[in-house]
This record gives sequence, structure tokens and C-alpha cells, in this order.
Amino acid sequence: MTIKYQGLVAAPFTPFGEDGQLNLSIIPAYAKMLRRRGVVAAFICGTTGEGASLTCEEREAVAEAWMQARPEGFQVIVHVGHTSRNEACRLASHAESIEVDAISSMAPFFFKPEDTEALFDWCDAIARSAPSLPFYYYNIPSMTGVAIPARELLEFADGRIANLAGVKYTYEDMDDYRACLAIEDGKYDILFGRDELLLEGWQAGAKGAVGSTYNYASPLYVKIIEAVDSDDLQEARRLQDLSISMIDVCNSVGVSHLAASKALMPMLGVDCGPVRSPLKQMTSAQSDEMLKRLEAIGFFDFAELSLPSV
Ligand SMILES: CC(=O)N[C@H](C=O)[C@@H](O)[C@H](O)[C@H](O)CO
Ligand SMILES: CC(=O)C(=O)O
Repeated sequence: MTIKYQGLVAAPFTPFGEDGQLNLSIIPAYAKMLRRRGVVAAFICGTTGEGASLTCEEREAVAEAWMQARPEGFQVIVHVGHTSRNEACRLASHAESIEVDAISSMAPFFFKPEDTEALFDWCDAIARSAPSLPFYYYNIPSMTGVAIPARELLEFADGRIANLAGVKYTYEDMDDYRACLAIEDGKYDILFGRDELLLEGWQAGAKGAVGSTYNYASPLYVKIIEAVDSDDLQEARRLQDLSISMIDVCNSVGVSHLAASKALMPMLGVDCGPVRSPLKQMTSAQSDEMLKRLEAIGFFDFAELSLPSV
């Protein structure tokens, strides 16, 4: 399989109105904004999209909205993972019926696969429900509690899942990451998913990356990739340090990183509204504090945004 995604893939927030219901009307502007800021595709209804907090009907509606809104050449990858395999399979066939570009599933996170074979069975059933679409296993042990090395899954599944395209790799096991890339010299597309380690991922051989912070800080990451590609490691490290400081700020204002960073989106012209229960919404005092701290690290310059007038 040739490499499919080259560059930055954003994992969009799911837009809600103040009533907590889906607000699909902003998705066309969201897709255009991402593309204008150097993003090549969207990975929807995953972690950042609060996929696990949506009903299946809502997830289908979000996928349909992105498919209708997407600009020419912009790709849509749909996360279909669920704790019920039947629901995941149903979401996969829906995604195929609306002709999305690829699907992905994380491991189930309540009853968990106990070994590689059980994880393979899970992925196999979902991949077979959308046989015409590339399937990516979404490796995210921090959220699922499933830390089966992705290399083991790929080796076990090799030749058995015809549409297995690769892994969306949100973990910091760089040995395993490299081992995945090395299988038959790059047979699989291994999308890197730790934004704070993009430099390390790119040096290891990543060609594509999926992340939440590419929603609002893509210009910074475009420059990290350019710096690594031109062997300017000093500059790449300086820029990656800015990414780490930015993520540290959003991690330390008293709510989840997701809730804090979702509150940045109005600055990009796409107000994604509140987060959904059980996540906590940030207060306006926390938001002011976050903006002050982001300004102090130069966020508005490196993310190419203008400081909101509050
Ligand atoms: C747990 C989580 O949301 N992981 C995201 C993607 O997979 C990342 O994009 C992180 O949000 C990002 O690396 C900041 O920690
Ligand atoms: C960041 C990411 O990939 C996700 O939200 O699923």
C-alpha cells in the first residue's frame, strides 16, 4: 500500500450549540479554514470529536456533514470505534455508503481485547463491514487501556485483512512505531498521533500525522516538518518546544486539554461550542488565564492568529 496521507490531518472538535446539540452548520467554514491553514484531511468523531459521547445517529450526521462540506481534494477519515462491535460495524458500513476516504477504529475500552488475536478479530469484523475503504487501527493506549504493540497486530493481520491500510499511532513507544514503519519497508501507512513529539515522529519516518492541535496551530507544525525535512534540527527543536509549551498551558488550566483547546476555536472563526458531559466546561476566568499564558509564550504569533479583544 502506498502512503496515503502526507502532511497534517486535523482531528476536528464536534460542534455543539449552547443547547448541547449538534451544530453542523459551521462545518463548511471549519473545513475551509483547515485547508487554508495547511491541513490535508480531517479525522472525525475520534477522541477530540468526542465520538464516544455521541449517539450513532449523531456520528452519522457529523460524517455526512463533513462529506458535504469538504473542499475539493480534502479527505475525510471517519472514526467508527465503539464498545459494541455491531454498532462499530454499522458505522463502518454507513461510512462506506457515503463514500468517505477511510475508516479507523480504536480498541473497545470497557471489555478489552486480551491478546493480539482478540484485537485482530475486532478489527477484522469492522474492516470487513466497509471492504472498499482503507482501514486504520487507532492505537491510543492512554484512552483505551489497550497497549498491545501495534506491530504485533499488523504482523498478525498481514494478508488477512485485505483493506488494512495502517495505524493511527497515538502513543510514545518509538521502538514500536519504527517497527510498524519498517514492515516490508513501508507497506503500511503509520500516521503519527502525538503532537508534542511530531519532530521525533518525522525523524523516525512519519509522512503523515493526525492531531488535535492541528485544528488551531497548524502553521507551527508545517514549519516543524519543513525544518526537519531541511535538516535544520535546531529550528525544529525550537518550534517543537513551542508546541510543548502550548499543550502544557492547555493541560493545566483546570479542565481537560480537550475542553481548554475547544474554547480556542472561536478565534479561528469556527465556534465549536461547549464540551459534552462528562467533560467539564471551562469557566471564563480559566479561559482568560489560558489566553494570558498563551500570549506570554507567543502563541498568537506562531499559530498565526490575532489576539481576541476581550
Ligand atoms: C489523547 C488525545 O487526544 N490525543 C490526540 C490524538 O490522538 C493528540 O492530538 C493530543 O491531543 C495532543 O498530542 C496533545 O496532547
Ligand atoms: C487527535 C486525534 O487523533 C483524535 O482526536 O482522535
